[in-house]
Amino acid sequence: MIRVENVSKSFTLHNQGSATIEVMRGASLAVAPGECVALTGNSGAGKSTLMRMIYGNYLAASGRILVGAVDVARAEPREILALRRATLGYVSQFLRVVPRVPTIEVVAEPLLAVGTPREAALARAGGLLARLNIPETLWGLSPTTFSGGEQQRVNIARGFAHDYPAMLLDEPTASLDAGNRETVLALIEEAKARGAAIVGIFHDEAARARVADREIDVSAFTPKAAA
Ligand SMILES: Nc1ncnc2c1ncn2[C@@H]1O[C@H](COP(=O)(O)OP(=O)(O)OP(=O)(O)O)[C@@H](O)[C@H]1O
Repeated sequence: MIRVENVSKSFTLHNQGSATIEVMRGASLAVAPGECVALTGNSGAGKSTLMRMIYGNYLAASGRILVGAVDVARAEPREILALRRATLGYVSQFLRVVPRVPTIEVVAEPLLAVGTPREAALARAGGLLARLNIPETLWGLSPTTFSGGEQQRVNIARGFAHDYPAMLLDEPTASLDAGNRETVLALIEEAKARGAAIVGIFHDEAARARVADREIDVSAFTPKAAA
């Protein structure tokens, strides 16, 4: 479902005389439906960079990044947006809060975007918010004023609202209490069980051991000259 083939990446530092640093070379991995692959490697090895390339935020210098039938490394922006709407989900630790939109709508939005009837979308959103211990009294309010932890849980609810066939998880359990961490791990297991292909970064080792089927150390893709 997700296939990275021989991908390389360089950054041009425009504020430093346009110096170019190569941060990745020959990156390859494949994730099947129902499988979770954890990216590992020291800080700076390139875990986030690889994840951002799969999501299409960073452009790969060469190679192919297939998500389903779409090559993200070559796709038009509108194809990437369509891919993100229906196929490729991304759960980061941080919610990008849209002002004045109630929490329940923030969570239901990805479902409405793929044509789920409003009532079903709101029911699913409410179910996720309840599982993640966001009190119902808050559902009608914008999450702008929520605590950091509440915003993170709203973000996770939103990220798991639609059943994406492919998902990217960037530290989904970071800074959660034990109960909510357990819920997130269960959501990941449920996503795998319904056939989602998942790539994740988990600094939480116990979480990684529980949900990841395989680990890929991205430092294997660090060009030797830059290491
Ligand atoms: N936008 C950017 N511009 C320049 N260099 C970048 C950029 N993004 C990442 N890098 C460089 O690419 C390398 C890999 O960084 P990346 O953030 O992917 O590592 P990581 O493995 O996710 O680290 P961490 O575990 O600390 O989050 C680093 O040397 C970093 O400085």
